[in-house]
Amino acid sequence: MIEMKDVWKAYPNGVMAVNGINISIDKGEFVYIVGPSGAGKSTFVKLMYREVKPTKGTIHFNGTDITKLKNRQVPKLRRQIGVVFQDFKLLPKLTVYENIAFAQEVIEEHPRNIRTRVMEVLDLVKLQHKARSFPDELSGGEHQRVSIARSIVNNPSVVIADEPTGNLDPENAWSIMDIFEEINRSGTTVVMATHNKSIVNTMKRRVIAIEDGMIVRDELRGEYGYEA
Ligand SMILES: Nc1ncnc2c1ncn2[C@@H]1O[C@H](COP(=O)(O)OP(=O)(O)OP(=O)(O)O)[C@@H](O)[C@H]1O
Repeated sequence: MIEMKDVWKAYPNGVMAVNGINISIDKGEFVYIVGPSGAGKSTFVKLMYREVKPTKGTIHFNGTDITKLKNRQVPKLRRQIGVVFQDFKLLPKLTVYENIAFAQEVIEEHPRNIRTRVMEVLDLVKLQHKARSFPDELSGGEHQRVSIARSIVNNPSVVIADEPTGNLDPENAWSIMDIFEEINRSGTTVVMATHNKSIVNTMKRRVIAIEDGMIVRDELRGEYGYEA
């Protein structure tokens, strides 16, 4: 489903963030991306959803070479990808319900279906009772659960999460992981860049380790492998 061939990324300031990566991620996989700070993890995941364009190489997403997409074709790609960040990025003036419904309106979902689907994803993250709350009325963990609900509302084939538990205490981090596990069980691919050693070591999923922009380890039931 995601295939990178000989992918390089040099930023305009000359930093080589990704140096010749070859990788294939199949439908339904759960993959952790680990590595030291500045190793290139964020750049690697940004390449997958065309937030960053490679300097060289090809990246196929469900059969399409996304490096060749015109900018106007990028929204269509993004509909197939849910993205979750460390710092939530909810719209502060919209309620929880509206933040999620907005993602459905953007893809012109029929208004009749929106309410059902929004309540469905709020149920998955156990926040139906917060539908009318505003982001600043939520705890950090609740905030992140809403962002996850928003990321899956359009039924993406993959969810890409960049350090989604970074701002959360261990208890909230684990409840977020339960939600990602549930999302993955329903067949959605999950790719997660993380520094959370205990989560990676407990879950025993595929682990791709990146150092200096290169893949140094790729194990099916891997470990974090660094000091926390
Ligand atoms: N927009 C940018 N312009 C220039 N250099 C950048 C840019 N984004 C990242 N870099 C550099 O590219 C390298 C890889 O950064 P990246 O954010 O991908 O690493 P990371 O592994 O995600 O780090 P962290 O774990 O600290 O989030 C670093 O040297 C960083 O300073």
